[in-house]
This record gives sequence, structure tokens and C-alpha cells, in this order.
Amino acid sequence: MGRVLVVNSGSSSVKYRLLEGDERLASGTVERIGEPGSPVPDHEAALKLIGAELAGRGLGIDSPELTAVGHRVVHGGVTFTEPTLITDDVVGKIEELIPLAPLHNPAGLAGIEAVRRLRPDLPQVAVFDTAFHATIPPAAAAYAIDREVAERWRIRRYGFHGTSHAYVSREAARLAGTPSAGVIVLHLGNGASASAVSGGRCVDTSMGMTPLEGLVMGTRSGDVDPGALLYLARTAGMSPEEIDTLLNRRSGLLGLCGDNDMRAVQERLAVGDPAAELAMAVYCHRLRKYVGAYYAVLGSVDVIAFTGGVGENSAPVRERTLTGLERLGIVLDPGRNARGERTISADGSPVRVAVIPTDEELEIAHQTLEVVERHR
Ligand SMILES: Nc1ncnc2c1ncn2[C@@H]1O[C@H](COP(=O)(O)OP(=O)(O)O)[C@@H](O)[C@H]1O
Ligand SMILES: CC(=O)OP(=O)(O)O
Ligand SMILES: [Mg+2]
Repeated sequence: MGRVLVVNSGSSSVKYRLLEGDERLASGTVERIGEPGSPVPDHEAALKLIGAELAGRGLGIDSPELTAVGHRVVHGGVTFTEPTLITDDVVGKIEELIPLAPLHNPAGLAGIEAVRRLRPDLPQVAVFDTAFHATIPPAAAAYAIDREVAERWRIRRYGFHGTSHAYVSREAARLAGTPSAGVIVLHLGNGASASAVSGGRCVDTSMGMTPLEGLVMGTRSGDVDPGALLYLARTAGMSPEEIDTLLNRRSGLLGLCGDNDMRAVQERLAVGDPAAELAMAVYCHRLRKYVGAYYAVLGSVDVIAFTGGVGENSAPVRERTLTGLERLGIVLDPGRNARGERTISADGSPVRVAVIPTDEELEIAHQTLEVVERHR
């Protein structure tokens, strides 16, 4: 057992948790980093706030009881397929990957550097979002573009939210009672991704080279015809930066109806708002398509698991995504779904449908301790 601080740096938030074994000593979130009008201009400022909060409770980075710090690092490229003890060399390699994840990797690095300045001796571990997806076979990982270009520019499917997909698929297999289970995980937060997992190994995922491909998200488009982007560049005269902003920040639910928060979309649905109806319809249609695709990829599915803020809390999304799929052996129980029970499929449904709250921080803590103990 040891005491671990977990720092989960997202593009605009930092979540932290201090754990002793599985016991939570402190936790919190700093949000809206760098947004207009926010009191927190950047990740460094967020980390200072967190450091001060912990120090104020006698639990600061300088406390001798602290065994290690675990950081979420979003992009590990092909370089990192395992949680990794941080050294100067590792930091350099994470820096080299910044062009692949310009919004996310600098945030992870800021946390690592902040701790190193205070406690250069303290073991730190990077836990990569991409690592769980390293097992995806070439048939699913390669894009059908010129091989030389793809290799030179490292263009392939990496996948993200791997810590969540790993944790939730393991819980789902436990629920199914067999480690060889076929599992489809639907991680639906602000970012959203689906994965197909067979016997604990990921075989496909919806996010790609960047966290933009796949499902409809709060502000990100997910799948779009790449031809449309060429058209916007050539004919509409949009710059790469403008297209980036369009797809990452002005699309998804926000682009379709003006609200990126699923709760707001649902409230507008209740009063018959047509833009909210379209947003919900596109969101759930995309999800349903990926469920069908991953069903075929796996060949046999034991559990479909919903997780993330939307997956854990939105009965309407779960219902719209999976109703009418009885011929695939997916039989939802409307009462259980409305109550958000752990199992929301009907008794006797060949495929179990489950709501499994994700816990990225706990998973990062476990992986961090494993790495630190291995290096002892
Ligand atoms: N009761 C709820 N009903 C529907 N959606 C919800 C509910 N609670 C939270 N959400 C949605 O969850 C999303 C955030 O998910 P979360 O996993 O917390 O995000 P993050 O990716 O930042 O960790 C938001 O779109 C929010 O609307
Ligand atoms: C990688 C990614 O999309 O992360 P988030 O959902 O935290 O933005
Ligand atoms: Mg999340």
C-alpha cells in the first residue's frame, strides 16, 4: 500500500485525487481552464490551486507520506504502450508527441513539471490514454492512405480514454462472469468514444489519430467526410485553425443545437425543441451505428456497458441507442433503464446491458503503484 496523488489533466480541466490504498483522502476538480472570464488562465495556475488546497489540509506534495504521483497523459503515440516511470528521457518523448495532441499533452506535461520542481526525488508515472488500444490489429488501426505518408507522419488509429475503457471492460467481464467476454464500452462524457474488447484486449475503438473521430461529442463532430474539410479549405477559404475550431469547439451537440450539455438538450427535448431533437437523434444514431459495427467486429457480445457522465445518467440516450435491437439479442428493460440500475437489460436478454461508472483516477492510481513497485 502507498499514498498516491493522481492528476488527470484534460484539455480544460484538472481532476485530482489523493488515495491511500483505495481510500480517498482528498479529491477535486478545477474546471474552465483558459476559458474567457475564467479565474484560472492555464494548467500551471490550476496545479498551483490544487497544491495549495492539499497543503492547506496538511496533505501537500512535500509530505513525506506521499509515495508517488500518477499523471494522465493523453497521447503516447507508438512510443508508450504501458504506464511508464517518468525520467528526463520520457518527458522528452512526451514533448515530441505534442503535435499529435496539441490540446492535451501540454496539460499532462505541466503537471509532471510542477511536481518535479517541488519534489525532484518523488517517483512519477505517466498513464497513457492510448496504451490500452495498442492491441488493436492493423486491420482496424491502419487508415487506407498511402503507406509512406502514413508512416512518415505517424498517421494511424491510436484511440483514447483507454484508462476508462480498460477499467469498465474489466468490470463488465466480471459482471459477465468470464474474462474472455466480448464487451462493447460506450464512454460518453464531454469527449466520447466506443471500444470493442475481447478477452480483455481492445480490438477496435472509435477515436482515431486524434480524439476527434467517431461519436458525436459535446463540442466535437466525430466522423465527418474528409472531403467536406477539403471543400471548406478550398471553396470556403477556411484556414486550418478555423477548421480545427469548427470541428473541435463548434460542432457536436453544441453545433447541432447550441447546447453542449446533454442535460440541457434533454430539457429542450421535453418541450419539443426541433434543434434539440435533431441533436439527440444524430447523437444516438451514431452510437447505434458503432454498436452494430462493433457487434460485427466481435462476432459475439456478452456485455454492452454505458459509462461517462452521459452514459451513466441519461436513460433517454441509452433507450434510443438500443431499442429495436431484440433480433441482435439486446433486450432492454425500460424500468431498470429509467432507474439506472447496474443491469438494465431484461432477464434472459442474451446480451447484458450495464451501467458501469468509470473511475479513471482509481485505475491510474493502481497502475502508478504497480510501476513504482516494479522499479523498487
Ligand atoms: N443526469 C444527467 N443526464 C444527462 N446527462 C448528464 C447528466 N449528468 C451529467 N450529464 C452529462 O455528462 C457530460 C459530462 O460527462 P463527464 O464524464 O463528467 O465529462 P468529462 O469527459 O469531462 O469527464 C455532460 O454532457 C453532461 O451533460
Ligand atoms: C482524449 C479525450 O478526448 O479526452 P477528454 O474526453 O477528456 O477531452
Ligand atoms: Mg471524463
